[in-house]
Amino acid sequence: MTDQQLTVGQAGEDAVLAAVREVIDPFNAQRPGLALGPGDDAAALTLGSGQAVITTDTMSEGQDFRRQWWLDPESLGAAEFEPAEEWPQDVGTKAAAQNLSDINAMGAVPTALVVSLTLPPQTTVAWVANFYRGVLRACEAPGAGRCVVAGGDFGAGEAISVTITALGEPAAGGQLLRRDRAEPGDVLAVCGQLGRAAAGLALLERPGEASVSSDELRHWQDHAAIIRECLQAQQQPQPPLNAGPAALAAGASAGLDLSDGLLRDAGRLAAASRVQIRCDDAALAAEAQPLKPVAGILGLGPAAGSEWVLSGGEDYSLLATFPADAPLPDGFRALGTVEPVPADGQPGVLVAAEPSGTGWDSLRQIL
Ligand SMILES: Nc1ncnc2c1ncn2[C@@H]1O[C@H](COP(=O)(O)OP(=O)(O)OP(=O)(O)O)[C@@H](O)[C@H]1O
Ligand SMILES: Cc1ncc(C[n+]2csc(CCOP(=O)(O)O)c2C)c(N)n1
Ligand SMILES: [Mg+2]
Repeated sequence: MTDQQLTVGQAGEDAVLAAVREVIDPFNAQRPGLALGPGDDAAALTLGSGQAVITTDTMSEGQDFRRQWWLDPESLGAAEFEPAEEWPQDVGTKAAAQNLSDINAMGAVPTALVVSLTLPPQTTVAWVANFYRGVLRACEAPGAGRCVVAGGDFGAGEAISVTITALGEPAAGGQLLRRDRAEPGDVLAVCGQLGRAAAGLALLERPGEASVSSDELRHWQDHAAIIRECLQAQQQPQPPLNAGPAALAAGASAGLDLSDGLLRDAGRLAAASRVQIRCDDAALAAEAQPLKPVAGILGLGPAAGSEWVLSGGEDYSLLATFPADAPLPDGFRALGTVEPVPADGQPGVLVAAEPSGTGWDSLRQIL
């Protein structure tokens, strides 16, 4: 057994892979579908249908998470200040979840993940093993019961970076939930949270604070439930992985997952489908209402809740459009309607509130 306290720089690739295999092999063995698992030049999967659905997403330290988020400031300065398990597990869960969410958003079922990790040499073997435990935790979610970890790659670098590629296949029926098929007259609906991950990000990134301490959580105990929900949405998201196939089964015309903010992503659906989306302002206000205490704690006005709902990213909820006569599947809430583009207009999203943010852009630099 590889010494878990060694750094990856000391242990080397073969020993790190051996430690990872101890975590993933027993998990993979319980799931059918992996004809040849990690260990050869490539893996082989047994396909149930004629189509593979494939997506990839990268998450990097400093851009998508900070290790300080998992530090209780009380423990800063202590010799062993790194939370040994939560940090790597949460990074693994989030990296897997955002890929599983994209498979779900195609109305498909995830079958395999391929995991590429760039690691600073001082990262411990224990960190890597716990990261994979987090990846597997995401695959334990309802809807991901067939997903295995088929392989990956290790590289060294200055900051931690994770790229996961997810494979899936269309759910029963063989259709895909595309973003370019919404029709005027459809209802716009969402399954999963809105604005929680952005509120969690705002809590974690409070100016001058390294993270949210257990003391603060005690101090804010009246709002502990919503605070924990927001932190969890940001640090270990749980996308509704049955929602894509359920939406298709219910007759959904189009859909995508919300990674970059409701307005931005709904705008993508509107542009792809060449329609106008009119949001129901009362429905949006109801989504923002539970976030008001979080805005209060942060010293922000009540508009912050709406801003998180409209422009906050990383909720990994499923936004879909349904014909008006189709009953919404369990967990979906109506948010608006789909209209034709006016003769003098452009595809887009209409809301009463004018948001100040424009959603998330992975490349644009804020100068
Ligand atoms: N570097 C790239 N090379 C080729 N295609 C790309 C590249 N980056 C993005 N794309 C394609 O552009 C489309 C949109 O990419 P994006 O990452 O924004 O996906 P999304 O589903 O809209 O967002 P998210 O991945 O955050 O859920 C996808 O079909 C993706 O495959
Ligand atoms: C340190 C830090 N700064 C900012 C953010 C916010 N953030 C990062 S990626 C993303 C959208 C999805 O990205 P992609 O489209 O690349 O999948 C958002 C809203 C964060 N999580 N951590
Ligand atoms: Mg997506």
